[in-house]
Amino acid sequence: MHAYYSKSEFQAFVRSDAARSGRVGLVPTMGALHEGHLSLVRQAQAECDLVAVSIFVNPLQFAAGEDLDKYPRTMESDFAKLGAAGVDAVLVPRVEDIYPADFQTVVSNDTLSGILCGASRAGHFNGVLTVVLKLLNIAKCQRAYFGRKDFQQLTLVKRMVKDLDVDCEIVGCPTVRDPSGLALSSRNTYLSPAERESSVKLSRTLREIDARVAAGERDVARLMEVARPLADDPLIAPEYLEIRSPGLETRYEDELELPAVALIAARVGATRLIDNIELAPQD
Ligand SMILES: Nc1ncnc2c1ncn2[C@@H]1O[C@H](COP(=O)(O)OP(=O)(O)OP(=O)(O)O)[C@@H](O)[C@H]1O
Ligand SMILES: CC(C)(CO)[C@@H](O)C(=O)[O-]
Ligand code: BAL
Repeated sequence: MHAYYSKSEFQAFVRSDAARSGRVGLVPTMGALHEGHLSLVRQAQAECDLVAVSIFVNPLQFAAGEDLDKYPRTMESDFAKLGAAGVDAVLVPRVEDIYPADFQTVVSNDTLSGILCGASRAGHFNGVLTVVLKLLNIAKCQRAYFGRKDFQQLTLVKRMVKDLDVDCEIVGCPTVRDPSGLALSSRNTYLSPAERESSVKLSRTLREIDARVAAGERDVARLMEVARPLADDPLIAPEYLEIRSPGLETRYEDELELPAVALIAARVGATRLIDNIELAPQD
């Protein structure tokens, strides 16, 4: 595995004959790697000839007052995990390399970036889209891998690639969970033992919605009743629970149509967690 600490060295690598002779897959991350990230790597390895992982804590996607400074940075163990996984290249650029002093242009989506997580994270998704487009261009990859855990992010990235004719296939990978059902996330390391116990209620709520939909329930108000244990938990401050169409454009308020997706965000203690479940059409 080769580590590249500058954009230009990495670009020379991806333009080399070795890289150009096969399909390049990119897994963009912010580091603090866990099994969720490694599942993306494995899917990329199964489908591509060469797999690169980027580790970049993108300042542009952190709103004022968010955890940019304390975001977990675990470079040594990240490298060990990627080396053991057999990744070909790692890009770890410096902030000035990605955003030089004269940087001006950003990507924005005014339709989907203000809803759900975007409502409380001003500028977040435009920061994500901007860095993702840069990374796709830098890596010249044919495929890029994203987790379905960050469903809104995946939807926005797919939208950007379609709208801007970016020549890269975006692949959404299943959410990896711990045995309790909690979706793995780098920010889980912030949780105290009691908070971790409470955080299981997010995935439990989603599974209960899925079970009720599978049993034939279509009334959104009745489905929302399953969120009561969240509101009753003093460690949890719910932010949103919504059921939307798969492209996120339509929010179902009365009766839902399938397929759909239920999305949840809550603060557990000081830690903001998200999760979702895709509600499949019934046979
Ligand atoms: N549990 C998971 N299962 C599958 N993919 C995941 C999981 N967690 C993160 N990913 C994906 O890994 C990629 C990098 O995510 P990121 O580095 O932000 O990790 P994260 O665990 O989501 O961190 P955070 O706590 O900041 O949300 C994203 O495409 C994200 O969707
Ligand atoms: C896609 C991403 C790497 C862009 O910074 C980030 O939002 C993430 O880790 O999900
Ligand atoms: N996993 C999404 C990155 C973020 O929360 O900033």
